[in-house]
Amino acid sequence: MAEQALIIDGKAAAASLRAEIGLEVAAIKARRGLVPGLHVVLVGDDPASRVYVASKEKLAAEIGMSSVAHRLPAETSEAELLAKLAELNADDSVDGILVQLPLPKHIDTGRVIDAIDPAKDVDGLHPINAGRLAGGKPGLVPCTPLGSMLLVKSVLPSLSGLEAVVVGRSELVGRPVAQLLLQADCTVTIAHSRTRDLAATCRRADILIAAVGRPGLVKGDWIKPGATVIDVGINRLPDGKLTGDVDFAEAVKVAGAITPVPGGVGPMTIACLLRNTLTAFHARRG
Ligand SMILES: NC(=O)C1=CN([C@@H]2O[C@H](COP(=O)(O)OP(=O)(O)OC[C@H]3O[C@@H](n4cnc5c(N)ncnc54)[C@H](OP(=O)(O)O)[C@@H]3O)[C@@H](O)[C@H]2O)C=CC1
Ligand SMILES: Nc1nc(=O)c2c([nH]1)NC[C@@H]1CN(c3ccc(C(=O)N[C@@H](CCC(=O)O)C(=O)O)cc3)C=[N+]21
Repeated sequence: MAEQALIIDGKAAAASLRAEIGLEVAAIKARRGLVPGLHVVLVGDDPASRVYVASKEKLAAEIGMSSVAHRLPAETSEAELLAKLAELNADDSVDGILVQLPLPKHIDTGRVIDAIDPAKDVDGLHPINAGRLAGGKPGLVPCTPLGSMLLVKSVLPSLSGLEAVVVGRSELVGRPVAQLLLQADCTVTIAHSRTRDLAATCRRADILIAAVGRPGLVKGDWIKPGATVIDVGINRLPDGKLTGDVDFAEAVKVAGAITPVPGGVGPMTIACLLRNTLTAFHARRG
């Protein structure tokens, strides 16, 4: 039988992370009678977003965290959304605020993110938090990058000096995960749609992070034998199945370790959102 990569179990890692957070939530409740609160704002009814919001609510409830979804109609104006955020910013019982992206086209996403109190910005997207991350200072870090790093560290004892390649440069995933890899002393390359020889660039990677949104873009022969491959992509195929940005069947024969889709980074993202809510609770309420 041919050798096969270790398949990183993100579902199990996320479950144990949530269990840990649950113990902390229970302790806060017992000692102080307080319940950390996560508020998710969803504008319109994108079916995929609806699924994530429902999943976040269920998992928050499981660990005893309060979770409130604010479902606003698709025609909500930017001013109305900003007013909702001002209300959540002012409410002391609100520890974390997440505005589900993408927003309807008539709303300026940047203006909305800027309006979230950086101390409650559990998505880590506010320029204050992005700036802190870029400066290597403590702040709220985006959930998917945080979850990706936990999975990398679960298989690699030390990241220092390793070549890391991130494909994708979004504010939500590519840029922040590159910052975290740099903080861990990797030599970091960020590739994107204008990268000249993507295959050769990827082949340099000891750690390859794919965050593109193109099913099966990364081929088996783009992967350095033994590399750790983190597939962030979540793409829905015409048959309804989910698939990543990496050609898993090929990659699993070359990589040293690889995350599956589903069951990889996705569940870690939600667990890290709960973790960030607790981090925000402690920073603001002690
Ligand atoms: N697992 C999880 O929890 C999460 C998963 N996702 C998934 O991750 C993926 C990426 O999300 P996100 O970062 O928000 O996506 P964006 O669309 O914001 O960014 C995609 C990036 O990929 C680059 N890109 C596009 N096509 C190519 C190509 N052919 N070759 C090289 N680079 C390319 C783009 O380059 P350029 O900048 O030049 O346009 C861009 O930087 C999606 O599948 C999304 O669903 C997202 C969030 C959470
Ligand atoms: N402000 C904002 N922050 C986000 O973090 C954000 C967002 N908007 N918009 C959409 C993307 C996407 N995203 C996912 C999170 C978890 C799973 C997840 O848990 N996926 C499961 C499968 C779920 C299923 O089967 O449908 C898995 O990969 O195993 C997927 C996708 C967060 N995002």
